[in-house]
Amino acid sequence: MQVKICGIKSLDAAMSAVEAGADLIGFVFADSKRRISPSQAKQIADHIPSAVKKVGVFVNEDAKKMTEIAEYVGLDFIQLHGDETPEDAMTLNRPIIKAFSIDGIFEIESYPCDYYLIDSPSGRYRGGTGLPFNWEKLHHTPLNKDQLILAGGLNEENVAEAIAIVKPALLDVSSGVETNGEKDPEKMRSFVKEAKRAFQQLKESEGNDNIYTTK
Ligand SMILES: O=C(O)c1ccccc1N[C@@H]1O[C@H](COP(=O)(O)O)[C@@H](O)[C@H]1O
Repeated sequence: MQVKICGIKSLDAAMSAVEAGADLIGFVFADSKRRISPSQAKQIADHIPSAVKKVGVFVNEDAKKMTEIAEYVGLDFIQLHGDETPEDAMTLNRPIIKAFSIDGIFEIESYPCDYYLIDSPSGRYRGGTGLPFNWEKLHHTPLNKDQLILAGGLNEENVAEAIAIVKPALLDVSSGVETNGEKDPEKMRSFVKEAKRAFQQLKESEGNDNIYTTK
C-alpha cells in the first residue's frame, strides 16, 4: 500500500513529505486554495528523488495543456478530478488517476485509467474537502482493489479503520496532514506511519486467515 500526499505548495513541504515516507506527492493545478503554478511545481519537482512519484491534479483542463504541463514539470501521473471524458483521458501522455465521487461510482466501468480514486462529494472546490464518506458503500462495488485509491477526509485517527474496511492499493491525503492550511511535517509523519502500520497489520491478519482456512 502506498501513500500520496497531495496539495504540496513548497519545497519544504515536499521534503517533509518525502522524509515522512510518502510514495507520491501531488501538485494541484486547478481552482483550489492549494493551487500552484507549473513553474513553482517544476522548481519543487526538480529536487524530488525519482522514487517518489509526482502527480498533477487537474479539473476539466484542456488535454493539450495537461500534456505540456506534464512534460515541463516531469509528472509521473495525471490525476483527473473533474468531468473529463474517457476520450479526454485517452489523449494524455501519462498514466491516469481518475477521481470519482462516491456518489458517481457507477461511471467507473470501463473508464480508461490506471487507478480509480474515490473521493467525497465536492465542496467549494472539486476536491480537498477534508470530509470522509461512508467507506462501507464501497463494499457493494466490484472494483479491482489493486487499482483503488481512497481519498476524502483521511487523517491519522481514521486511516486504520479506512484501510480495514476498504483495503485500497493507495491512500491520498491533503487536509488531514495540514495545520492552519499548511502541510504539517509532524502530521505527515504520523499519517504515513499509522497507514503503513495498519496495512502491515491487515496483511498479517489476512495471512493468518489464509493459514487457518487451508488447514
Ligand atoms: O486538494 C485540493 O485542494 C483539490 C482541489 C481540486 C481537486 C482535487 C483536490 N485534491 C484532492 O482531493 C482529495 C481529498 O483531499 P482531502 O484529504 O479530503 O483534503 C485528494 O484526492 C486530493 O488529491
